[in-house]
Amino acid sequence: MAQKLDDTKLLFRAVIMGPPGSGKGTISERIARGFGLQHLSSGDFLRENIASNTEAGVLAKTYIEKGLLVPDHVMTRLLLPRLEEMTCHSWLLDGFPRTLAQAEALNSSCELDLVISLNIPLETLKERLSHRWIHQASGRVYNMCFNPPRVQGVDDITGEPLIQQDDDKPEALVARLRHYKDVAKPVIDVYKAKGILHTFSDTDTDRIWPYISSLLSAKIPTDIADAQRASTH
Ligand SMILES: Nc1nc2c(ncn2[C@@H]2O[C@H](COP(=O)(O)OP(=O)(O)O)[C@@H](O)[C@H]2O)c(=O)[nH]1
Ligand SMILES: Nc1ncnc2c1ncn2[C@@H]1O[C@H](COP(=O)(O)OP(=O)(O)O)[C@@H](O)[C@H]1O
Repeated sequence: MAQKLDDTKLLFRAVIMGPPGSGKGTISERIARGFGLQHLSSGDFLRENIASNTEAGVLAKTYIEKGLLVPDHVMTRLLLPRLEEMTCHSWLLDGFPRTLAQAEALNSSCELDLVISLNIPLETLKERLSHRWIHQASGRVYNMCFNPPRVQGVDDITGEPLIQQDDDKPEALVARLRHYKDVAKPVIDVYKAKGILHTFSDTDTDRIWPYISSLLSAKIPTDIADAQRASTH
């Protein structure tokens, strides 16, 4: 059940999991827009820290460039304080937790209502990531085939150039995909045992989305989604 804050307000806390390229960011955007949950992406958070040269950012960069996960203690120290600031918000966590240690740390700080797991074929992931370009400052994601920018190579909103992230380049990609499976399995098992895991499998985000949307419509009452949308915009 969603955690009760007071008589009129309910909080809803969800996690979206899936390998790199599975559509977490794309689906999170749709959930944030449609249901008003605050979207928190661990990848965006790391990129912000890298761009502003924080101590954690400098350290994280050395791992990300090699296609490796950032160590658990760095991730939990970055993410958990951010969640603690959001005690009055409903949120969707994208990309955290990725390991059992992270899931345990999250579990000791809050109770989750729902976990969405995306199960996408390997060939689809490789194909998508090789076409992924982002606007670094905002984290906006494009795909040269699926959702291209209006003008080739530039961000729709700012007109600034798009870049391909180092970890989407072929040498880092294969290591990332291999590693994901090994570390995610015990996390998925924990959420399955808690009865909050919902898995979606397909090659197309647009085919998965209606199922996720109806699941969330059933779990988040309309008046709460409206209140959340109003408080985030
Ligand atoms: N062709 C295709 N590309 C997609 C689909 N869904 C997402 N993408 C693109 O695939 C890439 C990875 O998606 P993203 O949401 O960033 O995945 P994440 O790594 O799990 O956060 C991005 O360039 C998306 O625009 C889809 O159904 N088909
Ligand atoms: N929870 C996490 N634990 C460890 N490393 C992480 C975590 N989240 C993100 N990272 C690092 O940041 C990189 C980019 O993350 P993200 O933007 O979520 O992209 P993707 O889902 O495409 O891997 C990851 O490949 C990983 O190196």
